[in-house]
Order: sequence, then structure tokens, then C-alpha cells
Amino acid sequence: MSIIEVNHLYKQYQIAKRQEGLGGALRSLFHREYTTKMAVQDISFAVKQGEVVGYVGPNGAGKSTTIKMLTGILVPTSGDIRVNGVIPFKERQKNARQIGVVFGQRTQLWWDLPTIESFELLKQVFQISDQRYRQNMTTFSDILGLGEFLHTPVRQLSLGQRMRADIAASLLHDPVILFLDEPTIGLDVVAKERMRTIIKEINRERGVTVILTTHDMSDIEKLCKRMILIDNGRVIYDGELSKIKERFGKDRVLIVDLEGENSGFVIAGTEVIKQEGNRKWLRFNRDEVTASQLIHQISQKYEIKDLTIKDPEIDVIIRHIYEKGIGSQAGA
Ligand SMILES: Nc1ncnc2c1ncn2[C@@H]1O[C@H](COP(=O)(O)OP(=O)(O)OP(=O)(O)O)[C@@H](O)[C@H]1O
Repeated sequence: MSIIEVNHLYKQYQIAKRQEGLGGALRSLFHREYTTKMAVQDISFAVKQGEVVGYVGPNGAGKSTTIKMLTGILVPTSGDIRVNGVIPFKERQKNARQIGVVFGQRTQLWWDLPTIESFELLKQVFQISDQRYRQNMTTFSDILGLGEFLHTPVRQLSLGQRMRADIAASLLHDPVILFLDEPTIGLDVVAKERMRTIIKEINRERGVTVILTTHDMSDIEKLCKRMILIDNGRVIYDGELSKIKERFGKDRVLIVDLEGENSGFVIAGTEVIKQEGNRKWLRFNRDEVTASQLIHQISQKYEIKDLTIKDPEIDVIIRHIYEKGIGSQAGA
């Protein structure tokens, strides 16, 4: 049974054209011209209860627009959405009771109040029973380590503490679905890892379905079996993360550190996918060329200081897909 169903979803924004100068501004008071932006075009997917799904795409792909429609903030232009049987924009309150939402970029907590008071306010808003509130606070204090900052005003929390408080706030009313929008943004390596462990635990212990939007591919790798990749408002891939790795599995990346001048660096059969100073990342297809052939080629023209061969990392694969499309085999 799917807990989220999205069918042929579209969202079009109307954007008012600005006319130049004072005359233009006056004219547009009486006659506004609009352009349209199709932010989401024919998106369909279904999510099963208990899944953790990565919703991924480049800037402006339509991720937030989709999430806003799933949470009921935006009304679709057309198409159908069911979140646990509810049409979000028609029954916003009912939907709000069954979902939790966390935005990495802003907090839902009251900035000037001690953290605990935000939780108490949410208890009132969602009419959470005393007993359930106490149980949840005990669990969250364990998992999220809330104890150390419960009485500190939100504005004084570190980003990692604030994110943990936001996650607790989003789960107080026992939602069955959690939308996480960039939950690790700005966190240091240790705090990121802690956040990922927490998300895993919440999913495992409480069976909460998680939709995760992130630009950090390590989040996806560590948390999601499935990834929905969108670009230009359309789904370009929906499936297991491991499959995408297999599909691009013929690729290897040769990282070379060169000595001296190397402008105009080109090596047949490879594509330079990244460079930092004299270090270059070259992608090649191991069915077409061997690493030793490449090394031989490079060493005839340049002096090699150091080299490593790697499978491409998932962020490199995804960046390649953004740039070249899903149809292309990396390195082709
Ligand atoms: N309120 C709005 N009015 C007009 N256009 C909008 C509005 N919100 C978003 N857009 C446009 O719709 C497209 C999709 O935006 P959206 O915010 O959904 O992308 P995103 O994938 O979340 O991007 P990011 O990773 O940068 O957050 C973009 O071209 C954006 O400029």
C-alpha cells in the first residue's frame, strides 16, 4: 500500500513582467503582463510506508515546489496527490496532523523562547495528551540529546542543536510521514553523521516514512535505497541508488597530479570532470581504454607526480547526469 501517491502533477507559476522605468511601473498598475514558469511537469510517483526516499535535483528543478504541494502549502495546477489518503491542499489541517516538516534553512521554533517552551506550545497546537508528550520527550531526549539545551533560547543554539530541536518538534505529534528539506545543510562532519543516524533511527523505530531533499549525495547514500531524480520539473530517474551506480559502473576516474605546465590538457578517451590546480579527475570507460594505456599516454606528454584510480563517487555521477542527461553513459 502506498502512503504517498502523486499522479500527473503539474505546477505553473505566473510571474509578473516588470516594465522598465517609472512609466512602466505606472502602466503595470493598470495592465499587468505575465509569463509562466512550469516548475513541475507531469510528475508521478508512489511511496510505500516506511520507505526513505531521496528527492534530488539541481537548483530550480522543482523539489521545493513538489514538497510544498505534498504538505498542502501550494495548490497544484493539475494532477492528483494523496498523502495517507488526504488531498493536502483541500485538508491542510488534517494533513498537518499526519506529517512532520523540517527545513534546514529555517526553524519552526520560537526564536526568543527557551526550546522547551516551543515544544509546549506545539503540544497545545496539536492537542497532544500529557502522557504521549512525556513519552515522546523522553524518547527524543535519548535519541536527540535534547537535555543539554532544553532551557536555552532557540537563537542561542548551535546549528546542530537547532536541527535536533526542529526534528523533535516535527515528531511530537507522531506524524507518519516526515519531510526533510536539506536537514544537514551547514552542519560539520560530526553533526551531519549524527543527524543521519537520528533519521535512520526514527525510520526504523517508529516506521516513519521519510522524504528527503538534499544536495549532499552522502545523505542519499547513507540513508536512501531509492532516489527520485528530477530535472526541469520532470522525473528523470526513479529507482535504486545501487542501480544507477551499476549503470555507470563501467566508468572509472583517474586522478592525476601533474608536474609543471599543463594548459590545454586533453587525453583521448577521457573527459576531464574536475580540476584543482595541477590535479585532474579524468573519467574513462574501462571497456574502451585501460588505465595503463591512459597512464602511458599521459606520461608521454606530461610529468606525473602521483595518481589514483577510483570508482566515480555518487556526486560525480549525479553531476554528470545533471549536465548531460540520464541517457548518456558517463564518459561517452
Ligand atoms: N513563487 C514562485 N514564483 C515564481 N517562480 C517560482 C516560485 N517558486 C519557484 N519558482 C521557480 O520554479 C522553479 C522550481 O523551483 P523550486 O524552488 O521548486 O526548485 P528546487 O528544486 O527546490 O531548487 P533549489 O534546490 O534551488 O531549492 C524555479 O525555476 C524557480 O525559479
